[in-house]
Amino acid sequence: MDLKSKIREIENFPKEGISFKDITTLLKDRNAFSYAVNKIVDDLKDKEIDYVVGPEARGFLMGAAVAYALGVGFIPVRKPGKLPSKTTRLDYELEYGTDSLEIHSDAISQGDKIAIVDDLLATGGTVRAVAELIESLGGEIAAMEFLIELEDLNGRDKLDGYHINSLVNY
Ligand SMILES: O=P(O)(O)OC[C@H]1O[C@H](OP(=O)(O)OP(=O)(O)O)[C@H](O)[C@@H]1O
Ligand SMILES: Nc1ncnc2[nH]cnc12
Repeated sequence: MDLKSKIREIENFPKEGISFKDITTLLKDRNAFSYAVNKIVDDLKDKEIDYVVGPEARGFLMGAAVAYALGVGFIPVRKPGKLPSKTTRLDYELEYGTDSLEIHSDAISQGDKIAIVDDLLATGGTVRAVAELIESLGGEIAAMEFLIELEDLNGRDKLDGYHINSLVNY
């Protein structure tokens, strides 16, 4: 399956100079969507994952599907002010701006084995923030899984020591 051919590239969105990787075209294609989810599940099968964590918003799309297919629960990480119970918060940098993320403080217990799933690895700022949130609650990051990796942005350099898997590289 040529997953790259299912991803639409939009130049200069949302800002001049950004080549936006639009996964809506892949998600709409049932064969491509299930192939991508199953590839990530294959990489996670032997890792005894307790939960998948996915960051808003596109991380929900891939993360919840992977969690369901793997047979584990899903934990959302959200932008500030969206989660209703007590939260733990962290600030982080994006390829195009800065943002903050929150997780429910009681969502993870000491020693839980976590797979972080997101649609895309760019600078690595988001996934590093998500990893820090999880680890601050006692969780262990068993894997970081991405549909897309933008290699020129060197996100992996920020993520030393973690198992990282991506399906489509630019
Ligand atoms: O590696 P990084 O440089 O941190 O970039 C990757 C992140 O950026 C995008 O999310 P975005 O914050 O645009 O939010 P969205 O999913 O709500 O569109 C993408 O879905 C990743 O989560
Ligand atoms: N180039 C890009 N395309 C889609 N999502 C992104 N998130 C960060 N950089 C991105």
